[in-house]
Amino acid sequence: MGTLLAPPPLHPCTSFLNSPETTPKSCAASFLRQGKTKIGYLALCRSLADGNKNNGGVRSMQDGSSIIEGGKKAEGDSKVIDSKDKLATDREEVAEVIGGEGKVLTRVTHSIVFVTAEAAPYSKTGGLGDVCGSLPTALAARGHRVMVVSPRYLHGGPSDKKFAGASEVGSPTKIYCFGGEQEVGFFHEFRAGVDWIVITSPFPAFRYSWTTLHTTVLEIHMEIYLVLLVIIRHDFRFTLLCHAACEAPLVLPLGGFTYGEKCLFVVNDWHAGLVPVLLAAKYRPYGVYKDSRSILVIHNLAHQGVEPAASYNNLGLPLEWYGAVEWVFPTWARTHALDTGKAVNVLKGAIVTADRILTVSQGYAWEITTAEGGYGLDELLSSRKSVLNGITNGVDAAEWNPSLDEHIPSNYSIHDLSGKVECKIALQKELGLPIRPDCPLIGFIGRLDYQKGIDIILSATPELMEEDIQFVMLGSGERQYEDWMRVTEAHYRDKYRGWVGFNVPISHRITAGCDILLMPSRFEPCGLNQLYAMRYGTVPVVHGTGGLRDTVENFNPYARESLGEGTGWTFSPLSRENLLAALKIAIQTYREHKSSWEGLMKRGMERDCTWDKAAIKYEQVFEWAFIDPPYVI
Ligand SMILES: Nc1ncnc2c1ncn2[C@@H]1O[C@H](COP(=O)(O)OP(=O)(O)O[C@H]2O[C@H](CO)[C@@H](O)[C@H](O)[C@H]2O)[C@@H](O)[C@H]1O
Repeated sequence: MGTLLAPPPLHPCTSFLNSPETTPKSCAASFLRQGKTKIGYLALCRSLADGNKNNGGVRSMQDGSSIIEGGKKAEGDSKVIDSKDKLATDREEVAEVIGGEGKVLTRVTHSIVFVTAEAAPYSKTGGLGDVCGSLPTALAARGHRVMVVSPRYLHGGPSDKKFAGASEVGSPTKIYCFGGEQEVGFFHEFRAGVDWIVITSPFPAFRYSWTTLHTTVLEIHMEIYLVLLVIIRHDFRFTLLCHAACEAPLVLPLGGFTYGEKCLFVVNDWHAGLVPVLLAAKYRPYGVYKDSRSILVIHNLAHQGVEPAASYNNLGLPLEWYGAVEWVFPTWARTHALDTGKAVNVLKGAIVTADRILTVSQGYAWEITTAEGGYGLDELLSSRKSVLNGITNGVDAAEWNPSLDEHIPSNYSIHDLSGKVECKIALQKELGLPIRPDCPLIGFIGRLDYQKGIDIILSATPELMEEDIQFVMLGSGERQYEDWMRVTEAHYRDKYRGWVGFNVPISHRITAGCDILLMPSRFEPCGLNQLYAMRYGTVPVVHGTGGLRDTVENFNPYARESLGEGTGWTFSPLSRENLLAALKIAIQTYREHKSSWEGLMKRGMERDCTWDKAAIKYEQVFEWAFIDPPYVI
């Protein structure tokens, strides 16, 4: 499936991504022609002289644009400028640095600010954390200056140590929302070329996870519990996150320089959706951020940040901007006769005001413009088709690599698969299943909710258990499904294991040890587990929807003169019968057609799905974002 509409022409200064004629060098030259101020050059030179200690080689200019010395290529090149004595002090000298003897590759890049509710390894409850932990690093490695802003969650347990490397930066900033002045603090860690910013607030509702606060407060006093129950709403935490993220590029001296006003905000899901609205309503009317752009990345349209209309006053937006986030539920969705259905919808506001919109696969970019996949926002999204694209997520090759993975008992690769069977045996041992290397082992990893099609697994399991297979599920979520997993395990002691909880090492061991990964998602914007599975030679069986359809190629044993083609099985429409039929074919192929199976495994392992590849596509969208004027009323 192609992108939704023909892309706009390339920006001349970045067309080197596609055109051999325009080189990075000429981009740097064009920067010089634009007559940037001397102070900008001095900043550049000073930064270069710092020996590339910070920001992966990207040096911020006073006007917000950046010049880099070719990302990794420049690293360690001591000939760039090796001491402060050699600070360039005029344009010519800088031009030499930029163009000199082809030693240093430089080009104009962006100052990028990711805004997200979670970013691994600091915080992760699902795929959003993975993406916002990996994509920024990939972009920084390509030479962009990248900051990631997310909340600092504290749980009062060992996981709080993840924030230990972050130290306070700048001074606490006052933000006006929720009927008063709120104070936020910024903590900073420079890691993997990225400025990781976590924000804090004195409010317990901000600092603690729901479960921690719930337990803590219950222990304190029931009355306080009720009061805090009101203020713990997610919209408080994420409203503050968005306001703070808008201030961060202006006030935080990271590596000695602020990011400045010419930023590219990459806002992820509804939690960060207030950012483009704030840019349009609070900043641009006063001449601030008029050169910035925002890109909304939709990881999951099912969650939109809908609150009662009265909560508009909490958002810290001017009164006249109500229309941007105004949302009216259809009549059928109203709760009683007097319910007017009026609400505010943060994601809707972001869709209206973002300069561009991205989803995490091309298939999903189309699905969200349909009544079936649009969750009420399909018409609005259709009206923005000209700025809507899909880019498939990548895989963090450092974390998900069977030949290096520290969580698995035996490493393996496409050239030597022997370790995979050892992983299977170890997993069977760990789970207390009969050790049977030849028995097909099926796995599932994910949130236990409607999206993931757990109800279909549940209805198919009795028939599946009639097969000679083993089945392991790892997940947490809806209580009814967690209970079902426990009961099913008790019932099928020799065949089924249900691991209730969120456990990253186990997820690696299941991915490596299983033969088949099942993903019957009702909808799936991209899906990461099928990508991880393919990298580990575990063959996915998936519902053909969204990113699953885009990434799993259906097995065809007759293609290529019977050598076979494809990396797994996709079935559609989603039903118990189709799921069972696809799984049974997979099981039969595993048992009876060993060479076909090996082909399936190897084709999956060979797929190029690195973040680096996705990052190049993101860069293309960044350029398009800067071609059009920003959203202003
Ligand atoms: N119990 C458990 N223990 C350990 N690890 C667990 C786990 N349950 C889930 N995970 C991990 O969490 C991540 C889940 O990623 P997904 O992309 O499958 O789903 P999610 O629906 O959260 O993300 C949304 O955003 C992502 C990112 O864009 C999209 O791919 C996706 O389609 C969209 O729904 C994977 O890394 C997985 O291994």
